Amino acid sequence: MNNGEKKNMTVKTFGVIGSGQMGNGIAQVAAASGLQVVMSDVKQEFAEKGLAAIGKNLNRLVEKEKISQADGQAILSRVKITTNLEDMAAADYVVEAATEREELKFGIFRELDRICPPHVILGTNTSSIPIGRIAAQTDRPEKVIGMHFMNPVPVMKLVEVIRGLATSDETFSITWQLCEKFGKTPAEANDFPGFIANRILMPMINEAIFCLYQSVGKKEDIDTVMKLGMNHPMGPLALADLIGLDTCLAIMETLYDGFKDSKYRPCPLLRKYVEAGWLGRKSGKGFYTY
Ligand SMILES: CC(=O)CC(=O)SCCNC(=O)CCNC(=O)[C@H](O)C(C)(C)COP(=O)(O)OP(=O)(O)OC[C@H]1O[C@@H](n2cnc3c(N)ncnc32)[C@H](O)[C@@H]1OP(=O)(O)O
Ligand SMILES: NC(=O)C1=CN([C@@H]2O[C@H](COP(=O)(O)OP(=O)(O)OC[C@H]3O[C@@H](n4cnc5c(N)ncnc54)[C@H](OP(=O)(O)O)[C@@H]3O)[C@@H](O)[C@H]2O)C=CC1
Repeated sequence: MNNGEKKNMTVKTFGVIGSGQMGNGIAQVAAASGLQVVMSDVKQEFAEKGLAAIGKNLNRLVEKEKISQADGQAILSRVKITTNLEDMAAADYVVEAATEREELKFGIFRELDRICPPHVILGTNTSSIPIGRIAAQTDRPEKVIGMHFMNPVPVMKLVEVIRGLATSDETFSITWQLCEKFGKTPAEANDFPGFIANRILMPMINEAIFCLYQSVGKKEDIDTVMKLGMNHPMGPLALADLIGLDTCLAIMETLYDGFKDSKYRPCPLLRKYVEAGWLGRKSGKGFYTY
């Protein structure tokens, strides 16, 4: 084992790229596990919004007496925000959770590969983009891995861990251990578009949107059927609004492009909503109004 690999054994500072709903959730669980966190976004106001969301979540846990006020403050104080990607030089492990756009992620990984010391693992929270394609942007494909958290991150137990073709066993095992340190249960998936979670979930959501599009049912009825008929905690249309309709469309496009199978074609209504800026909860309007 060389020195670079030894350094990787102890992660003290955790980098998160993107402070949206996933980025700030990942930063929260990392800080709650005792790590120092550097969370970046493109604009100061977005990074501040992400930090405020963590503060609000922690306050809720304090009010419910799940954590003490002192613990809440300590967790929050471990999260530093930045708009300068160069600050990722201080991180021992980085997870990218920026918008689900391939070219954007490629650019971020090329930059991270330049900025971060060679022993640092570069994870991605991508919902669907093959890990090998992202890893190929770097000179360290053996240190690139999918670390796919579920939304809302502080609540959901699962992290899907995805090996690219070149991902090393060491990268995999450090990532697996980090998931456990964060209080999560990891599950392993191989590198195909959408992995396991979104290969199964997103066609179901897309089909629910087709049901609305073809007037098989009203939105409330479609959601009620799946909630009360299948015991899902949320109906598929409400869940799409939680995930973000732009993200749902991006995932369907990746499945469709990746498998060239018409069963993955995105519903035209989904595209129409995204084009109108109806992105779900984050924009105030999707299938429902917030
Ligand atoms: C797209 C991808 O790539 C992958 C994905 O993430 S797919 C999406 C996966 N996620 C899901 O499927 C979520 C399905 N929905 C659920 O599990 C639940 O509806 C839910 C957890 C979101 C909310 O649960 P609920 O019982 O309906 O509402 P509520 O009582 O308000 O919340 C339950 C708990 O979660 C907490 N919670 C809810 N939303 C939260 C959030 N955004 N952040 C932090 N905590 C949250 C609440 O505070 C509450 O905590 P306590 O139990 O300590 O009181
Ligand atoms: N939503 C979900 O349920 C899940 C999403 N994911 C994945 O997580 C990732 C993030 O999704 P989500 O948090 O929902 O998206 P959001 O839109 O909530 O947040 C993405 C954030 O990343 C920012 N961003 C864009 N470019 C950069 C950059 N170069 N550097 C730093 N930040 C940047 C965006 O800024 P701006 O607004 O200016 O673009 C935005 O603030 C995606 O890959 C998504 O597929 C994974 C699991 C579940």
